[in-house]
Amino acid sequence: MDFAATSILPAFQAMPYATPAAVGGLVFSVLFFNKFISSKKKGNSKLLPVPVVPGWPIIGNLLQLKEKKPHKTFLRWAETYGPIYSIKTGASTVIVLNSTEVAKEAMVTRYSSISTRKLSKALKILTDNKCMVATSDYDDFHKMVKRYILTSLLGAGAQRRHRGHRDTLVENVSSQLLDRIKTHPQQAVDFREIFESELFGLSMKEALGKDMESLHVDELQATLSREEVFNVLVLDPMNGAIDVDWRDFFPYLRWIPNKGFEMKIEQMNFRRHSVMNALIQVQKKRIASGEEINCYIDFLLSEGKTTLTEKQIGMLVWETIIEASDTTMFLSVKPCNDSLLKRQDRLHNEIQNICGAEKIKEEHLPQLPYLNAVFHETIRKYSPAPVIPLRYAHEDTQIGGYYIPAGSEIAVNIYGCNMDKKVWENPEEWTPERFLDGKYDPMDLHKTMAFGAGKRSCAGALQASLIASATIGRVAQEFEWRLKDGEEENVDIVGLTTRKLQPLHVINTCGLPGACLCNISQSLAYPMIPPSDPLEESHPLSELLDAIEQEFYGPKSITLASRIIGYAQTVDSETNLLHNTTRSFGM
Ligand code: HEM
Repeated sequence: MDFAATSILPAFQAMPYATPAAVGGLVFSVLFFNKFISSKKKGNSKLLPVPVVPGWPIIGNLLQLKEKKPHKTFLRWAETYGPIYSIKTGASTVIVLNSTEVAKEAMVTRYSSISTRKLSKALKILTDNKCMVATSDYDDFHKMVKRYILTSLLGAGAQRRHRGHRDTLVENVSSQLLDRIKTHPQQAVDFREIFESELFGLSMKEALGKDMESLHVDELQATLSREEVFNVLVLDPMNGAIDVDWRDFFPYLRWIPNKGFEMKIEQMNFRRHSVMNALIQVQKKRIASGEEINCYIDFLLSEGKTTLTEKQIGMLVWETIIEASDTTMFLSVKPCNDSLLKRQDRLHNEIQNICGAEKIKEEHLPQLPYLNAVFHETIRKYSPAPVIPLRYAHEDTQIGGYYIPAGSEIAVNIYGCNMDKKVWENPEEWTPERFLDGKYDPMDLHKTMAFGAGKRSCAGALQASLIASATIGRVAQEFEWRLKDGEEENVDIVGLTTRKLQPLHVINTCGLPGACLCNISQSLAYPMIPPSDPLEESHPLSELLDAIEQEFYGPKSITLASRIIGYAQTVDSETNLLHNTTRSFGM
């Protein structure tokens, strides 16, 4: 996620379970609350009120939002009530925005009236009461920490300095996929698993200068493995963010205890703080020993020493870990997209034309319009943050010509904007070609609403786009993806971000120097995958040998290559497996 960027979803999924004793109080409180609200509305603007989606007394529309995909429900309602309407989630009125036009009006033109965030109880605890760039209100703190994060980490200059980490990530993803094919040729590859671990590694290096194997945490009196640290810093808080205290919907019932929930979130918070403290102490020792690294913690400890407390520094560092580790994970839905499976040849060919035998690099990206279109079409259709975390109108305002009273919560349905039929032709279809019609500036990161808009638009958009595009490119260059027979495209929301449900099968079709030999042996070892390209009859094997010798390996490798190809020839007569080798050389 952006921690902030996806946390609204679960709030709509939770239904309150009130005790009978609470119900009497609830009815009384609701009557009182409604009276209070209606008296506040009197005498206000002459603008029309927004259309209302009918719901139930007291709970409002909560029941209708119980299903897993509120962003889809919102879009359905937009067909009846228009791009802007209001719903009730218990005691709160939420204005839902479903088109780019009204969303941009709220996020840009009317921003000064709705620049505060409305956080659930769990998020208040987990964000140390908004102590993050993404969850803070628009104030001096926000401006300062946004400047810090851009200068040190996410701005264009900082991204240039962190280039090495991204290159390592792409390289590692590729070699791990190759390893998997080698060691488990018959098994589907779970791309997410590999990518998740690499993203976590990248986030640790950017945030703290180093990745780690394990960590001793004094406050927990335990040594945690890397995986346990990942759980405490990323997975647990994400699950915590979707844990809903039903009192969020009925603030006037806050007097009813919900101890189980509070303890669970507090414990999660304690563990997170303990791990962050331990990580920071390790880095402080490193700095004291004279070893400085270009990373966020070093920057904050120096630049923020008079402006930030140690706890705030810990929160800000943690923010980048969770944001970098999660949102870009949307990429793991990409290869399962059935349409991409059908289009991977086009992508592969574009990359081959530009990169030839070279491995794709970030420098190639501006010359690869189709890859760029694939990236934007993927975040359009599978927006990692389908609904932006709630904003709050702190004064009366208007959107789309409707009156928005102070106190309304504002939900921007990014999914709704990106699926708006007035803007996108056949929005349900995954069609990267839509971005190639000359209407779009290739360098524009905001072709869709996926990164938000205005002052609070995503600070990590550049990093996300570089990592995702380079990884998609590399994976398309080296591998061919397909779903196991009988499996269908199935992308669903699990937890906070869009996630693919079935792992994919991968075949290596690498056109890259370093992988060619192992590619050939993998082809041999991967009998369940049928050949991808028919071997042209005229294609002489000696050309393969020449290619290996001249381009990649030098004369010494010939012996090995000849042996492999000789073996391949033998096997070929029975199984046709040699066909897979042709694309290894981009022929
Ligand atoms: C494809 C990946 C990503 C998507 C789709 C995405 C989307 C978003 C969205 C929708 C917002 C909220 C905008 C708003 O509230 O109006 C946001 C904010 C933010 N994102 Fe991302 N994000 C992605 C990746 C990242 C990464 C990798 C980082 C950092 C490492 C990051 C850091 C941030 C920050 C710091 C903010 C808050 C900006 C502010 O409030 O001024 N994002 N993102």
